[in-house]
Amino acid sequence: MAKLYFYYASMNAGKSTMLLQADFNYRERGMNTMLFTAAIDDRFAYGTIASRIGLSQPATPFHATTDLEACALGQHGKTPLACILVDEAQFLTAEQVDQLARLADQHRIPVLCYGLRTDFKGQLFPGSARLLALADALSEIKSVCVCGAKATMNLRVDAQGHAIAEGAQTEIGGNDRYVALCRRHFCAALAGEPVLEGRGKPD
Ligand SMILES: Nc1ncnc2c1ncn2[C@@H]1O[C@H](COP(=O)(O)OP(=O)(O)O)[C@@H](O)[C@H]1O
Ligand SMILES: Cc1cn([C@H]2C[C@H](O)[C@@H](COP(=O)(O)O)O2)c(=O)[nH]c1=O
Ligand SMILES: [Zn+2]
Repeated sequence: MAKLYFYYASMNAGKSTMLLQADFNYRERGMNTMLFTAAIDDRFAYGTIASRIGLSQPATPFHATTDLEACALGQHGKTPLACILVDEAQFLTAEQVDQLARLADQHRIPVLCYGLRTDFKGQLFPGSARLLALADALSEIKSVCVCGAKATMNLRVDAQGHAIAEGAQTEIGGNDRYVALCRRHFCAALAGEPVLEGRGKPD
């Protein structure tokens, strides 16, 4: 029975790394996989899934209008897919998550999605919300706040490291633009407390 999986975490937690490790495990055993990533997130390169530790693989870029089901079935018809892996799953639309669920349910292809749960305001991304609703298995990838507690939130910061509370939900960026924090320090930073000054261990 194929399942739909959602591996979620804050930024810089190892999501892409874990996706690439899972992909390798299938390919090393001679099984075909299909990788998708958000076309908008071209920090490393367009159509590439890359981890901060240097691993990378080509991936099919998806836009909000991409029919993932048709795209995957086209490939599946040529070379049967053992698994579909999706990075930056927070950028999926709800309809695209439904497409991925049909690939698991009607075509028996396991689908592994990796992404953020919430944005810089602590609001769910639409794709993440639909995955939290539909996925058969939810797994949290752990990351660490500057205080040592588990980081679950994503603070957007300016060039001076000051918290940004307003703006568009989608803004591509890395460690220069976002800092993963625990809820307590996320809320403190948004309230103007100097949580990140020196980036040492805050109180
Ligand atoms: N120089 C390093 N040495 C060891 N591990 C590192 C190094 N740099 C980053 N990492 C690890 O890689 C993780 C980020 O991996 P990545 O797959 O890029 O995360 P995500 O996709 O969640 O943003 C960090 O949380 C850290 O554990
Ligand atoms: C919190 C937040 C993040 N993003 C963007 C920033 C990055 O491009 C990706 C996540 O990258 P990761 O290293 O794979 O975790 O999402 C955004 O657009 N809006 C946000 O609020
Ligand atoms: Zn903290």
